[in-house]
Amino acid sequence: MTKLSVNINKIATLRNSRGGDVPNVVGFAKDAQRFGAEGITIHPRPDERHIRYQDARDLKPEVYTEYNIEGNPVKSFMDLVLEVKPTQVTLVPDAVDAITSNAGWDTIKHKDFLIDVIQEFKNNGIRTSIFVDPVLAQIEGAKLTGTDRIELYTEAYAHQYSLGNKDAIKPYFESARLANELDLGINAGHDLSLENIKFFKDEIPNLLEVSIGHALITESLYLGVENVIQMYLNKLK
Ligand SMILES: CC(=O)[C@@H](O)[C@H](O)COP(=O)(O)O
Ligand SMILES: NCC(=O)COP(=O)(O)O
Repeated sequence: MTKLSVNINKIATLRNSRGGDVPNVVGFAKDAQRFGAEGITIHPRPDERHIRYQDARDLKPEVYTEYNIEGNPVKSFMDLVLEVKPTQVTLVPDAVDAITSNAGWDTIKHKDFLIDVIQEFKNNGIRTSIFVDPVLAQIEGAKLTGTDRIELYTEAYAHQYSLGNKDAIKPYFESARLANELDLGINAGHDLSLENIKFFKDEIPNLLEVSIGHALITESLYLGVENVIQMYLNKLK
């Protein structure tokens, strides 16, 4: 059974674009859970361009499924996560100016740093996951950090799948097999969509959780727009 964690960054992007509180981020998270989401993911970035640190606090009492906070463990992020105490923290090595996450950790180079950070979160009862590329040496390195889980960075898979190259699943399958041998839990995310999720889920053994945001919100717009236009037309009759 693979859990679906809905990433609500894009809801905050939309809200921030008008400066008010529509759509309401907490309300959206509550509805997403009511509609079956098994987790809520946020990725507060240091510039707070979408999710704000205050959103992370406001969501805490309302997320009764799994609460996953992603980000680069700079001091302000660590303080926030230790205050909010979500179910899981996913560590992502993204630069402040990155448009979106664009690489996994070098778990070998940053081993000592990751060991310290992961230990601190685990001491506070927060499950840890680290964002990694599907590279066997990086999976072995992840194991040495003490993390509970890895999150496989799926951008390359998603891109290749859209071009018809299903072989792109191979490094993910090999990485998952090794992670299973090493007793590391497996999450995955980035650019997963209705188009590519089924094949990925079917090919990856023991996939515990996927976090999906960009495509899920885009698909929701397309799948909902006909209905909403009809509702407006009815009001205008
Ligand atoms: C960690 C990851 O893969 C990201 O997809 C991320 O959480 C999305 O962040 P943005 O919404 O800022 O692109
Ligand atoms: N960890 C990945 C995530 O939360 C969502 O990524 P995306 O679907 O917005 O690319």
